[in-house]
Amino acid sequence: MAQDQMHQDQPLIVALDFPDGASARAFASRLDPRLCRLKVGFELFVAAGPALVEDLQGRGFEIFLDLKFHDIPNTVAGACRAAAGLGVWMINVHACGGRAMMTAAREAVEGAAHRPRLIAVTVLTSMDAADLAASGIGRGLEEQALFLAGEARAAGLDGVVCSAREAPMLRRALGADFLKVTPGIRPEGSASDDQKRVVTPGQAMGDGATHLVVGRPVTRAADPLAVLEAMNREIAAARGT
Ligand SMILES: O=c1ccn([C@@H]2O[C@H](COP(=O)(O)O)[C@@H](O)[C@H]2O)c(=O)[nH]1
Repeated sequence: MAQDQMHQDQPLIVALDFPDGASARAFASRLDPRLCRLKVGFELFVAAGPALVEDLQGRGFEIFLDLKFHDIPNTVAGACRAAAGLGVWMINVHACGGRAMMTAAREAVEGAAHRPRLIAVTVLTSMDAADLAASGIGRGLEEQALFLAGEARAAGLDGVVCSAREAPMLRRALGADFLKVTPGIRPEGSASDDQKRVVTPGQAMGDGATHLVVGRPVTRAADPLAVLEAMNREIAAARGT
């Protein structure tokens, strides 16, 4: 099966939050690219770099490079251009970097041979309304997520990172095609860890999330593949497929 076809309809993204390339490679060898994409974040990218990304892609996995760029427009544009050069499936920036920064990011990837999806983080799923207020934001949590998602849309981005709790609101406001990539996914009975806005896989899909990011419930499982298969069944049931 062609790689594009294999991944087209796959909403699950497993967060590979490992301290080094060897642990990440060993874990990836227990997974199946037909069941998930992979997310490489700060910890792993700082430790293992582009070579690891290329290795995982060579094994058939599409990669979300989750480096959440947030800097002046010129610097973020350069970082996005370099990330696009790795041939990854998705990259992201922080929406609170502003519309000019997001526009520069979008322009930077537009000319890439392999244009990644470009999305923006709204309000981190580890935050609740009190955390947002304590960081000096005057808007309520949903209002802030909606505002930042609107800014991302206005800058021409493909979607946002948000909690699935905000997915119905964002679907109504910005449409079903605007990507809603949702971390904070927890199968029923799993520990929340440091996530404050958690949603089950079935609920997230039913509420309009387009992609589900899940880390520890899979990476710490005795049988990661069995957890992924169960999540895919729950997602299929929510979609009615
Ligand atoms: O708002 C956000 C943005 C990114 N993340 C990332 O997703 C995973 C979640 O991992 P879990 O182990 O399932 O909690 C992690 O890599 C975060 O950096 C997020 O959680 N929330």
